[in-house]
Amino acid sequence: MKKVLSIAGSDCSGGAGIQADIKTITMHGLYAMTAITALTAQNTTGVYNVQVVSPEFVAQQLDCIFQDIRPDAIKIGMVSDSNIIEIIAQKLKTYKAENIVIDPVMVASSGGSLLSLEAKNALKTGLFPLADILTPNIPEAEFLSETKIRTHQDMERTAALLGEQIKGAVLLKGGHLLQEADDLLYRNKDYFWYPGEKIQNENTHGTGCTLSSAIACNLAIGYDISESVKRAKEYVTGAIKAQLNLGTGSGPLNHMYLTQKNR
Ligand SMILES: Nc1ncnc2c1ncn2[C@@H]1O[C@H](COP(=O)(O)OP(=O)(O)O)[C@@H](O)[C@H]1O
Ligand SMILES: Cc1ncc(COP(=O)(O)OP(=O)(O)O)c(N)n1
Repeated sequence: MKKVLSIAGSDCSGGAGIQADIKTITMHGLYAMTAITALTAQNTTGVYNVQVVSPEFVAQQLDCIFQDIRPDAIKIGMVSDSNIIEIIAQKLKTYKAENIVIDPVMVASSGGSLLSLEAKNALKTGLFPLADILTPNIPEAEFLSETKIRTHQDMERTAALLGEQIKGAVLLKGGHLLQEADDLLYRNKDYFWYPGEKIQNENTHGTGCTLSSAIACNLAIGYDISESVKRAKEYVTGAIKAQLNLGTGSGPLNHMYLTQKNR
């Protein structure tokens, strides 16, 4: 069985972070492992508190994982502390980790900042060079590139700008666009669009986490980057469409939709 490691924060309400990743990996039929970087007190209405795990403890989790069960792919989500970012980069290099998907989580759609400004530079210099694929949403891409994105043309310009700074590919997610949910992959100086119809569903908490861990699953299985993105987008779209109306704010996705369909 292929193994996927999620290095991310915990979302106690189960919609995003580690919890979304475990659901996604499990629904792909793969074995999920986790290294928790932070605990958040959040729900569908917002992020209320964050407790960051010490860098030493993150390092110890990674040592325990890599020295025993080697992951076939890794998804990195919320890493809000520069010391943690440095430790993760160091461990990934030491263990020669492969198939690395980095979701540069900054804010939840329900509101609340998850990334300090100081961590931005550590991410750019320490972690991004290790990524096979980076998956910013529009506000994250704007923050990283210091540009504004309004149109598809802006998306292409920004994806190229970010892509030229790293070895891996950039998937610029379009879920924050008003009319459609078109994602753009920039890879080896080429653009690939993944068109998506905008589903009328307020409950999109954890879409980014789900997409990035689904990409990691497909890379672990052996698909290339573009096919992994295609399959991951199909998975997220299905989970948004399946509607799960939990909580009073932006609720979670329905990861059970594949099993429910077969019943
Ligand atoms: N309402 C929606 N309908 C269809 N797809 C969506 C919708 N919202 C987000 N997506 C898709 O979910 C994935 C995550 O995108 P996005 O919401 O932009 O990221 P994040 O969750 O990091 O903010 C992308 O593939 C995006 O196109
Ligand atoms: C612990 C934790 N990690 C990440 C997020 C953000 O989730 P994401 O899927 O990127 O974004 P939204 O779809 O919720 O905007 C989070 N909230 N908590």
